[in-house]
Amino acid sequence: MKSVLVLGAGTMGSGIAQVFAQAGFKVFLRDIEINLVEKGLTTINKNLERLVNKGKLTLEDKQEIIGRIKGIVNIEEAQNVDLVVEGIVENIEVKKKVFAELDEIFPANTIFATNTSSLSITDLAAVTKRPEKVIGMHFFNPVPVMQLVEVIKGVATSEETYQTICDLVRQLGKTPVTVNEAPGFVVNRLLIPMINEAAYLLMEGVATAEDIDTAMRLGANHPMGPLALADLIGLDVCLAIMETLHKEFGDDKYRPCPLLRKMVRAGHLGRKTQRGFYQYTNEN
Ligand SMILES: CC(=O)CC(=O)SCCNC(=O)CCNC(=O)[C@H](O)C(C)(C)COP(=O)(O)OP(=O)(O)OC[C@H]1O[C@@H](n2cnc3c(N)ncnc32)[C@H](O)[C@@H]1OP(=O)(O)O
Ligand SMILES: NC(=O)C1=CN([C@@H]2O[C@H](COP(=O)(O)OP(=O)(O)OC[C@H]3O[C@@H](n4cnc5c(N)ncnc54)[C@H](O)[C@@H]3O)[C@@H](O)[C@H]2O)C=CC1
Repeated sequence: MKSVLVLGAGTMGSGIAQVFAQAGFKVFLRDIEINLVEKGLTTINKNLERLVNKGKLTLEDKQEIIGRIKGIVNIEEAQNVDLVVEGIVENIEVKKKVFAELDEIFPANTIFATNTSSLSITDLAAVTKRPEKVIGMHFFNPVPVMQLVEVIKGVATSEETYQTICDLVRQLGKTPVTVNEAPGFVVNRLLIPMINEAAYLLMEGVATAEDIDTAMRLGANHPMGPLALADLIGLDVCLAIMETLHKEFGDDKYRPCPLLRKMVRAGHLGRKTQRGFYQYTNEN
């Protein structure tokens, strides 16, 4: 495998493109508008610059990595890719539409991986004529730092596709865990209800955002508190995952916190909009 198309140049897509390029792959990074593609490329550039400043990467290496990434808006420009990794908005209808389009554009041997954080791989596979080549490849945020990739098998995913993706994850320097498809997979089934519960604590006035986060950092040794983590993930993504868990299991223990919903409606999505449970500037 030599080249990959990453769909979506947001929080995850830009990180995914970066790690593939760092591992020597030719990468096409696609978003729906050129300014969004450029924003993703700027993030990658900043991340690599940090590594250069720390002496972990030479300037020449950085230039080579950047040179391997081509930002595009027109999907047809992504020629001869072995793999597509989809990292667009967490909405099943939008993702299905995109998978159906991809199926028309790319040859039958191209693998389609989705970075969905909770949705059904089988559902996405069903809109293609290659369900055996559709798989979950769930990276974690921030992608360049986090070691785990959940490799999620849909009902029809073939053993060959699964093995190819596990090998690829190792090639990226990351660790795969195998997950049989279920809503939220493993990490988000545990993590996002915790974040949702932290939002309830805040809504009920049990403690301030700072104290909730300090409690979990110092009391449970989490690297960051649940509300700061929600801001890093994106409150829209957290809400979408809770909604999937609630709908798929039909169990009210997964009911999304009204405060989370209210904040998403207000466009307070966390770091990406500079306002969530905390306020951010471009520097932090
Ligand atoms: C929603 C889903 O579907 C799934 C998910 O992703 S759930 C979210 C999973 N992620 C987490 O749980 C993250 C939890 N937080 C952490 O692990 C850490 O707080 C953190 C890695 C984000 C930051 O670590 P920290 O020690 O507090 O800060 P800091 O010292 O600045 O960063 C540690 C390293 O990460 C790097 N880093 C931090 N943020 C980064 C980013 N956004 N991009 C690239 N590198 C980053 C830093 O450069 C630093 O690198 P070095 O060790 O080489 O110096
Ligand atoms: N934010 C997180 O911590 C994590 C998110 N995920 C998942 O990754 C996916 C992306 O999430 P984020 O990067 O956070 O979202 P984001 O909102 O930061 O970025 C999504 C990008 O996709 C673009 N997009 C929408 N439709 C598109 C299309 N048809 N083609 C190409 N680009 C398109 C949008 O313009 C946007 O730039 C979601 O499925 C999410 O659940 C998975 C792991 C962690």
